[in-house]
Amino acid sequence: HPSNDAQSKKLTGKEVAKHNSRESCWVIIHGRAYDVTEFLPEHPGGPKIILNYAGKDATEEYEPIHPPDTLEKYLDKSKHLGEVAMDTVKKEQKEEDPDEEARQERIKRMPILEQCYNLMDFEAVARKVMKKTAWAYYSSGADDEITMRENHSAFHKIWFRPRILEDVEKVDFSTTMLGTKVDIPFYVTATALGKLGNPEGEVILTRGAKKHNVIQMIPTLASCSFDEIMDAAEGDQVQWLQLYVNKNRDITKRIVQHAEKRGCKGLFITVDAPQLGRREKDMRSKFSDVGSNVQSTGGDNVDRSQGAARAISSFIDPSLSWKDIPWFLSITKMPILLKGVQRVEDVIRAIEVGVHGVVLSNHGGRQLDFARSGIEVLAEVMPVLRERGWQDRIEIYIDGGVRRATDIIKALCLGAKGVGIGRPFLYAMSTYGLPGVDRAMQLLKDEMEMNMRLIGCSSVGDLNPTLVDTRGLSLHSTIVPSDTLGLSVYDPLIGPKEKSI
Ligand SMILES: Cc1cc2c(cc1C)[n+](S(=O)(=O)[O-])c1c(=O)[nH]c(=O)nc-1n2C[C@H](O)[C@H](O)[C@H](O)COP(=O)(O)O
Repeated sequence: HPSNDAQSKKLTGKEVAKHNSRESCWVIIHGRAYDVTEFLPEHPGGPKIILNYAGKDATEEYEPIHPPDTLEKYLDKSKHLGEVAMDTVKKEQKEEDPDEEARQERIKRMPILEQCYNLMDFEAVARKVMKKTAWAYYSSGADDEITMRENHSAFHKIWFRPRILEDVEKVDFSTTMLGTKVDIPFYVTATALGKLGNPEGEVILTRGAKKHNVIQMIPTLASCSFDEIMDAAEGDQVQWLQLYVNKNRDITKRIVQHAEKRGCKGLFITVDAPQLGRREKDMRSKFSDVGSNVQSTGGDNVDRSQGAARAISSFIDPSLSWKDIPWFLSITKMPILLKGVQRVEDVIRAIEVGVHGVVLSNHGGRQLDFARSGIEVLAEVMPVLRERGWQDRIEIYIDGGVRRATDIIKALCLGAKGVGIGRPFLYAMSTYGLPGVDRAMQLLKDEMEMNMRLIGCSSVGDLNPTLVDTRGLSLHSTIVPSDTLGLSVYDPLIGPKEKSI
């Protein structure tokens, strides 16, 4: 390693370039050199993706996947070699990314933002303009994607029983979530790797959430660092933390207590992903960025087609269980909610163990295929809680497939406090940036105002189970009204069409 005085002197590109093998592997990130030789076998994305950049500047590939403070956090200081005189670094001939160039072209041919009239329109545009790997990652569900589609079609099995002759001149659909007043009962849920869709990443969602006074749930696997996302918040803007529990509980404790110190107002522990699901579109797109590899098996001959998800999630602890909850309650004062609860027995257990809420969710259909939709589980849970007089003991949220304000209203009629929305805001961000997220949220507010009036309610407090007919909800083979919009954007298979199976 360069001696200390060498560290004060800038390293040259030539010096770094000499360390371009498995035996001695240095990379440049943001103008600083790092010795990652010993880290190679531990890298979640496998050694090969790093070796592609051994002795070179890896910043561009590194950016979309890693929060900026990753090296600070996870690479021993002794491996931080110092600054590199970037004018001495041979510019990597960045072959034009045909995807990217074509993407820019496609965006120019897309409808203008004002022609997006609903959340599905953003998905239709995203499907046409996003980079393959990004679209594959965001749009994929597990296995045959039955649950991913069920999440959306489940809402089509619920019908309204609207009231009439109610004074709905003034409609107020604001509410509170974990004590925070919000304009409309949805929050931006945690979705990983925001920079795959937009180079600015999750901070765009932060700004959109601020503009519409809704809450953002910050993902553990965000592209932006946690602090970047917190710093992007303004004034008293409220954010929550979504937590994947690390096998190393010290890391988890540090993340949780840092989040609390930074002012996070809720901790959502993801409990439906002891292992990330098999998202074949993601795999098929041969995610080529960092992380396209299962990492626990190490070695080079590992199947690289595991896509982004598998690659970035090796740290998640599959041994997490109910017995860990008291420890979480002891390390933070933030309200703790379990995200990914899928049956009433576990809601009862969550109440008994003392958490403050649950999100009835199947992870957007990205985990266990044939898991039921959040709205169907909600319809199972609330009558049982009401029977016990427990309906107000905790706050209950659902997510998955919410694309219309009528979906939000159905969830609230059945007893949810609010809903999480994922993909639509990713697609809005990945196509039109912040203006897209802003418009998507405004469209939901406009729909909400209209539909509250049409159902005969002037506030969320008026919404109740008598306003919906859920008899068709548990029939999974029932005919639902043909979902033209949803079907028109659904992408059954990603990959070179001409070569697809
Ligand atoms: C679309 C999407 C969802 C992810 C997501 C990434 C994407 C691209 N990721 S994942 O990489 O691990 O699967 C997360 C995540 O980091 N943590 C989590 O709790 N939920 C994750 N979810 C699930 C998300 O929080 C909601 O449960 C789901 O998105 C709701 O469904 P809709 O997308 O249909 O609104």
